[in-house]
Amino acid sequence: MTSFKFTKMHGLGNNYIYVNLFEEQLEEAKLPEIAKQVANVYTGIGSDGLILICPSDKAEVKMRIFNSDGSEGKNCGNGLRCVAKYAVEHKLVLDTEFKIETLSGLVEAKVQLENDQVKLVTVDMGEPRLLKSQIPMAGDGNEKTINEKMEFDGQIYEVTTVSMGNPHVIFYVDDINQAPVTTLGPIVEKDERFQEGVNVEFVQVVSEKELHFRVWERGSGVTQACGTGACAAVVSSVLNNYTNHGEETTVHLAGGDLQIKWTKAGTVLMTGPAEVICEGTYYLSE
Ligand SMILES: N[C@H](CCC[C@H](N)C(=O)O)C(=O)O
Repeated sequence: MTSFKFTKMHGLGNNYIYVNLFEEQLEEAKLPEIAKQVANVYTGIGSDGLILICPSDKAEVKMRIFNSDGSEGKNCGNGLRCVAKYAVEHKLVLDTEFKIETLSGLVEAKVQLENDQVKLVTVDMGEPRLLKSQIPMAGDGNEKTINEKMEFDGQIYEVTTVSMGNPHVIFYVDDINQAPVTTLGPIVEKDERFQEGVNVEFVQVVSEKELHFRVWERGSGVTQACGTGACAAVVSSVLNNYTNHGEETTVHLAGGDLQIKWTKAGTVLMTGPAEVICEGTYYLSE
């Protein structure tokens, strides 16, 4: 019977099972199956997926993220804040500012401490990628997709696509509470024009400083929050002249708020909470 220690953490309700690979060992070939198992709320622990906190030769720590369907993502904003919290509180890093390696590159995390506890984390998520070839998606790879007509399920929508190291497509709606998250979301997620699938975001513009946001995540479905998605939504809103470049936007997600700024320097800063839910030992079923 294989078992391993885990910590369940969440960022605005986007919750994952975290395993510290500085101390535990998991078989590489079994990682997708382990992610599916621990995510299962009936026979596992219940989560949006699995996140591994790994040694790195490029940064203080490396994050790998697996969605609840077992697919490996290339970035995870809420996950990065929780990894930063874990790394500081378990003394994997000794600074309050440090780099984290992801499959889509290095990011810079900065934690805010209160009595040795990490409450808020700011992550510089790097520059958004806007070309179709970088999303990736079909079409002219040197072009961007900003407010472009695309047909899904027999209807024409105007969409914008942004990669934060993982792919996002943003739909603007008049009322976030009427957004077709569970009907249109799964159709778009698997649309063949997105070669690697896509995370699907619905955004209602409240003002030039506020957005309402809901998400159907690639590989996990509806989640309470998506950090990379919220960053993509802010970039998209600047590109569509709904919000201002270089100014902070409050993104209201189902699980709470993120403060996000697409800086004039070009990178996207995301600030939000990270919380520990529980710790334990998981017994893998064969
Ligand atoms: N479903 C995403 C990974 C998790 C991203 C999200 N939970 C976040 O906080 O950024 C993908 O496959 O690209």
